[in-house]
Amino acid sequence: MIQLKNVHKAFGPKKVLQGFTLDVPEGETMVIIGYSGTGKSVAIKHIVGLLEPDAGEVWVDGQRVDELPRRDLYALRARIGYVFQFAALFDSMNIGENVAMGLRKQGGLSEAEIRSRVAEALDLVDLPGVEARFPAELSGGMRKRVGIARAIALRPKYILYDEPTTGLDPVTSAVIDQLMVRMREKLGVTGVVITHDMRSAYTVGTRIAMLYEGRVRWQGTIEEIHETTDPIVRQFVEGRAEIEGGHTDEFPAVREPTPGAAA
Ligand SMILES: Nc1ncnc2c1ncn2[C@@H]1O[C@H](COP(=O)(O)OP(=O)(O)OP(=O)(O)O)[C@@H](O)[C@H]1O
Repeated sequence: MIQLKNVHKAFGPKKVLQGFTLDVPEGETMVIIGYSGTGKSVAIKHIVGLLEPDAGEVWVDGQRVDELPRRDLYALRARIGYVFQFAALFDSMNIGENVAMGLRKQGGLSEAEIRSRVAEALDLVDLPGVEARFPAELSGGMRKRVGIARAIALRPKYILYDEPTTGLDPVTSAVIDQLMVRMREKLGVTGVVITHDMRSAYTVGTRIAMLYEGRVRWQGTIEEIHETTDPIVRQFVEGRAEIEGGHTDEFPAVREPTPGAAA
C-alpha cells in the first residue's frame, strides 16, 4: 500500500504540496488529476524517494520512504516501476538493451534469464521480437510501450505512470490504457497514474483523486466522480472554462466574450 500523510513540499517560496494525504490500497489504480503545475509529478516523486517532504510521511509497502537509508531505498525502488512522461529510452542502445537495463542494475540474473524476462515484458506490451531494433525506428506510441516493458520487466509490485498518453493519438492512447488495465488485472500491480485525459482516467482508474491548491480536494470512485457536486471537480472533469451559476471567489470564472457583443 502507498500512503502519503500530510505531505508538505515547497521549492523556495513556492509552496507546492500543503498537506497532501493519499492512500492507494493494494491492487487499486489511483488516478491523480489536477490543473497543470499543481504538483502531481512532485507528489509521485515522493513515492520513490526522488523528493523528500519538508513535513509529513511517505509509506510504501510498510516502509517509511522518507526515512529509509539509501541502500534500503534502492531495494524498495526495485519494487516500483516508474513510467516517465517522456519514455526516456537510450537512443544508442537497442530495445532489448533498454528493457534489460534495470534487470542488469539489479543483478542476480543470468544472461539467459535476462533475455527471457525482456522477451516476456515485450510480449506483455504487444511488441514481441523488437529487441534488435533501435528507439529511432519506433513510433512514439511504441516507445511508450517499451518504457512500460522496461518497468514491468522488473516485475514490480507498484507502477507509477506520469502522463503515459500525453502526445499520443486517441487510438494509441487507448492501447496504452488497455495495457495499464492489464497490469492491474493480470499482474495485480498497484498503480498511480497522472493524466489530463478524463477518458483515460475513467478507463484505467479504480479511484480518482483531484489535487488542488496543494491538497487532495476530492477522491472517490468513477461512479462517485460522475455524481459529485463539488464545483471545482465538476468544472475540471467536464473541461469547462466557467462554473455553473457564476463564479466563485475560490476559482474566478473565465468568461468567453458573448458573440456579437461590441468589443
Ligand atoms: N525540482 C524542482 N525545483 C523547483 N521547482 C519545482 C521542482 N519540481 C517541480 N517544481 C515546481 O513545482 C510545481 C509543480 O510541478 P509538477 O511538475 O508537479 O506539476 P504537475 O501537476 O505534474 O504539472 P503538469 O500537469 O503540467 O505536468 C511547478 O511550479 C514546478 O515548477
